[in-house]
Amino acid sequence: MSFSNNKLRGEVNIPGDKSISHRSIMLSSISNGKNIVKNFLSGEDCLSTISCFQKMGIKAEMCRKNEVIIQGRGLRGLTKPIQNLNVGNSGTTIRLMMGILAGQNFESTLIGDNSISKRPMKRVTDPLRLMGAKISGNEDANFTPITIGGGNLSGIDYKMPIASAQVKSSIILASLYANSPSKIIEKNKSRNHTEIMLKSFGADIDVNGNEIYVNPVQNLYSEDIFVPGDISSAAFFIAGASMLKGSEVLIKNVGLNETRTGILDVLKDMGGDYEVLNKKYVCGELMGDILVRHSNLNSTIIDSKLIPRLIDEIPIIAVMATQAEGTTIIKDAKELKVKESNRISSVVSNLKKMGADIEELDDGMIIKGPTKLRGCSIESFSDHRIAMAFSIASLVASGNTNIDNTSCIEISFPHFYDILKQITY
Ligand SMILES: O=C(O)C1=C[C@@H](OP(=O)(O)O)[C@@H](O)[C@H](O)C1
Ligand SMILES: C=C(OP(=O)(O)O)C(=O)O
Repeated sequence: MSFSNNKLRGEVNIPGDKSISHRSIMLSSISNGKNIVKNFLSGEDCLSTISCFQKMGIKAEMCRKNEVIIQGRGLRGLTKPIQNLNVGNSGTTIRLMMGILAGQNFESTLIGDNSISKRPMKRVTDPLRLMGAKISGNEDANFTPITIGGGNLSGIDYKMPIASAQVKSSIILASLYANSPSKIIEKNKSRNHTEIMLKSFGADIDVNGNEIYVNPVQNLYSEDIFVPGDISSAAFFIAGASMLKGSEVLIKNVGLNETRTGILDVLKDMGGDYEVLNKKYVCGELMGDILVRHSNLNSTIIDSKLIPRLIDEIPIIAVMATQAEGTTIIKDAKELKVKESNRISSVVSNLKKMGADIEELDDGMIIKGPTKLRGCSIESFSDHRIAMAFSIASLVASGNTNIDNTSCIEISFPHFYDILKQITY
């Protein structure tokens, strides 16, 4: 079913993975030696990570397009920043960096933008305090500004109360600095880029199902990194091509780590038409090309086990569900409320305005389809994923759609509109 005349056709290269780009800067900075990162995502969030590490004495320069050279200073070689560390809009930067700062011998203060100041940090500050870090901040260190003084950490045996790769990664990074081994148990498996990259940097880390074992180390080696394309960015074209009649898009060199491919599993369940081609491993991460064609979609049910594997794709999956036959249920996704915006209400309010049959739940949404979407004024809530999801929805809708503040797209996907224009017919 497709109610619009637009279609997506052609071949696209999407920018590097945001999660892996952040980690490449962080691990390179605390390694011993020079690292070259290729296909780095030059989006605002990852540039915030570079800027924070530069303030702690790290030399990181963008030499060619999307290529960064970083001179690591060792696990304990960062220097006390003169200014506050500003993470901008980036939850990944603040939460992972806290793990590293917990191991340094100096005190530093973390700040961010308006959205970051509303996002909960206790999920990270609680376990880091249990390890011995000295942390203060608004509402018992739940909100920025957060001041963290590190050193003298002990290992931790920690069962995670929420499924979050940011929390897991922060504890793993702090565990490198502890005086005893750590064990972290995940509720549901979340993205494992930290574990994969740390292993290639020579860390003593082992994974057994949902359990992660980290032994402290003295040094990390330097290691050049190639960053695969971001499946969370590819998701917009995957969904667009699936919904728009006559579409066929080849998305090249996309990261296919199975902790991130929930959207492909969902699309398969919805009757989507896609193939994965040219699979290969690069720097321990699986990547390949995704060829997607239009198909008549049916509804699906998404719950707890799948959620961490597609958390950032839920806004665009919800748009796709409006074009699918039947009732789609998305549940166990309360985490969406504490992203750059409350993504449950951002999606539901905007899709309602477009004419979708959608009901808001405390932990997700119920969408009945297919419905004809109509163009209208959309609020992005300065949230990049919402701005992009509704840019794709506007291609499916009749009439004109205006989206406010689309500049937030720079957070994760520079040149999104240029690429979209190239393949829209
Ligand atoms: O570790 C990461 O790189 C990320 C983990 C996820 O957050 P949570 O850990 O809060 O689920 C995700 O939403 C975010 O975009 C990136
Ligand atoms: C939630 C996101 O990022 P972060 O938590 O790093 O701000 C995202 O990119 O959708």
